[in-house]
Amino acid sequence: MPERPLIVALDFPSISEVKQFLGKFEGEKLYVKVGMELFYKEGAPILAYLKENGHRIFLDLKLHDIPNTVKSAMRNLASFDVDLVNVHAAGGKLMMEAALEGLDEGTKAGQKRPACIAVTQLTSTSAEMLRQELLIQEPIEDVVVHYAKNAKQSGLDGVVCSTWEVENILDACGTDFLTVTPGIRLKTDQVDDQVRIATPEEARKRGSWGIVVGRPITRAENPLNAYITIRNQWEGN
Ligand SMILES: O=C(O)c1cc(=O)[nH]c(=O)n1[C@@H]1O[C@H](COP(=O)(O)O)[C@@H](O)[C@H]1O
Repeated sequence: MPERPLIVALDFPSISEVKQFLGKFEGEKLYVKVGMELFYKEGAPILAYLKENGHRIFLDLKLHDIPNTVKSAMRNLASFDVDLVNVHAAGGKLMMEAALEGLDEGTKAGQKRPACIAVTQLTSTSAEMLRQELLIQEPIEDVVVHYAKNAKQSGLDGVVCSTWEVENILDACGTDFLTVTPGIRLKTDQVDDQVRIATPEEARKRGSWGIVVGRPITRAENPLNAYITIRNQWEGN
């Protein structure tokens, strides 16, 4: 795993838009995220294509189901030889343990098991929504840290959270626990549907292990320039 990756969310409808987008990066090897939109359209061949081109892959399918189903699904995902996969921590500890069992079973001899992280609370969730829609009355910061502890106790490698929860998670779960933070925006960017946002600089200062950035790069007039600007802020250059 590279130290502190900038993960680019390939939230595109199909492989043709992906090829067009990656064509602007002059052969640079990226850490990319394949989510539901692209995977449900293209399936496993998109992963093979990205691997062949030297990119690292976060396969973001956010599994959330009964333990047995998640275990079997993870067994299959492990065979894709991606770097990182995820589940929803809300599925509970037994489900997270089952996810790891499935990954272990599906990882071929000589291959590395994909790291597995749990989404704590989506970065599109506000404190108010948590209370009023989801009927969770604890402060969102506490819920996120509690879910992170559950993930750690289940043996997972880390969590997805917002930048603002990273310090407390590292205190509770140890500094080698991975914290991947989406909801990254430059001060000049549109917020879109994100709520718990932060700049790349804030993410670096707070100690995020990795950041996930989609639209600020994919929808930029010049995606390569946007990528470089964000990477420089993230790396503190
Ligand atoms: O698991 C994720 O990657 C994820 C978790 C989360 O809490 N929030 C979140 O935005 N994401 C993903 O991160 C990406 C953020 O994209 P942008 O908002 O366009 O930067 C999307 O692909 C989301 O699916």
